[in-house]
Amino acid sequence: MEKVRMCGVTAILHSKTSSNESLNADATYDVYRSLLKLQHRGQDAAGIVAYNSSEKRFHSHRSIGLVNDIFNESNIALMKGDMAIGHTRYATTGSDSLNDIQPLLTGYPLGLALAHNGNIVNYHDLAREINSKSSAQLLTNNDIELFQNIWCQSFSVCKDNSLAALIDGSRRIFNDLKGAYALVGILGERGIFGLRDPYGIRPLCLGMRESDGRKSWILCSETSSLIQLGFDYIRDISPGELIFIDRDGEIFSRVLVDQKRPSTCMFEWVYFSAAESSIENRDVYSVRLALGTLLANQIKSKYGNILNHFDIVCPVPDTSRTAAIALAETLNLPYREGLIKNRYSQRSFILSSDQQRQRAIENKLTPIISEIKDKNILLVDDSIVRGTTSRRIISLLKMYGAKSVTMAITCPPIKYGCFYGVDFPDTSSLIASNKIISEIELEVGAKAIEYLTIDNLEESISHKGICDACLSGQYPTDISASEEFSKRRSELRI
Ligand SMILES: O=P(O)(O)OC[C@H]1O[C@H](OP(=O)(O)OP(=O)(O)O)[C@H](O)[C@@H]1O
Ligand SMILES: NC(=O)CC[C@H](N)C(=O)O
Ligand code: SF4
Ligand SMILES: [Mg+2]
Repeated sequence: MEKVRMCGVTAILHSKTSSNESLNADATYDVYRSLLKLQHRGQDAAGIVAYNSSEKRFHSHRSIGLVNDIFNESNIALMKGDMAIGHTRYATTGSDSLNDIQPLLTGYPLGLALAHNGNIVNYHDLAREINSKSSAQLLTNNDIELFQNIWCQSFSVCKDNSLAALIDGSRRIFNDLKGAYALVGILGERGIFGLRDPYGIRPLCLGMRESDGRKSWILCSETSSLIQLGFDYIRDISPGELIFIDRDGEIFSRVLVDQKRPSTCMFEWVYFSAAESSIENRDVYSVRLALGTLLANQIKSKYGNILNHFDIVCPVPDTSRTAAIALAETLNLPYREGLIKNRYSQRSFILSSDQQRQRAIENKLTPIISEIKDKNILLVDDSIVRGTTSRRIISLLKMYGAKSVTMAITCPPIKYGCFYGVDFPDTSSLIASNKIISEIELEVGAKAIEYLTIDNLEESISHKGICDACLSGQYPTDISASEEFSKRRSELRI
């Protein structure tokens, strides 16, 4: 499939001690380590901005590529800070060029660094409005600059009270920006902060670590970073919440909008997030096991005696592996790895052109012929988006002697575009958008496809409110600007 696009964000603050030794603790190195754990969320580019309180200055390094290609011990050592934020990017607005990489940094009216995961559907309307004024000019094509623009206006008005400015800007953001955002920032000299959109579409959690009487705080897309860095999970940031942590480690937090129905992206559990993460207190691994079990129950009731139909259960590496284990256990079928993934290859869904995605899949998976030859395979994948992966894998399995391939998919058919930080705004690119299941089976070459039902998806995730707009067409936010967004996005992409 074309790779799904997403981003990862993180912010870390090492608070001052009574002797003001905060600079001995290096937030930059911690952010780098956190970004390594968020690499799967974005492979286009990465960046870190740090603030060094004793030097009273920002350091910034951003580039195209993977975290480990961009950062090393020596360039990290040159940008030591007691506060730092970082970003791994999958572009959904703007280009893949250097100019559009996050975090974004400005020095006036107050030092401000920002990074977000998400997407603003009415970006083009707002960008036109800003560019038509004589007082401002956008310098990037990235929606993060809209946040910067709004907060800079608030800071220039409430000069002496940065918290009041932060609150004022957040309220304007909630009002004017339509879409999804889990955002982190640094306010030079003052502290770090986080903001989550009113529906909580993209995840953001808070963690704390205490050593030698000094508290360190982290705001991050996924809890896997917290585990890796030895932070305790405190809580998720609420939808519509602004959280600010000052240099003494004191927290101010407030939900600034009326309660809406939470709409956390169901795809975080199904595909995006790392298996070791927990999103909104629901373990991704446990959810994926539940997805596999409930899908197996659907298959049981449809096929009766399973052994008459299937010889093995085989996952499409990597993400579907967890669900495939539970599915095989429930059906009492052998679990076999019929396809091996090249450990050096990236996630293919998040690449930006059909050709790139196609090639990536060709180079990524190799069959184990002895395991698939003459077998009736129940092939498990987490999702079919464009169908690129399924088409390619089924033909590969058949080429090497598989007798039949039936697909079991732990996500219901994806029929509608996403404008919330996953890069498939164009409905027509989705294989299920205008086809019934028998047509999809024919197109990908599967004997049959069993999709998980929406009810079973909801039961597996068991969360108070999920976004399932790409399945149901019911979007939590205003998407009246989506047509222009989708058109402009496809013009930009190869
Ligand atoms: O129908 P498509 O458009 O091909 O997209 C769906 C595929 O893309 C993703 O895999 P990916 O290779 O991105 O990552 P993974 O290794 O984590 O499974 C997903 O897990 C599916 O396998
Ligand atoms: N996938 C994302 O969250 C992307 C964030 C932002 N819209 C960008 O393009 O950089
Ligand atoms: S539309 Fe789909 S992929 Fe996008 S946020 Fe909602 S559930 Fe997630
Ligand atoms: Mg996959």
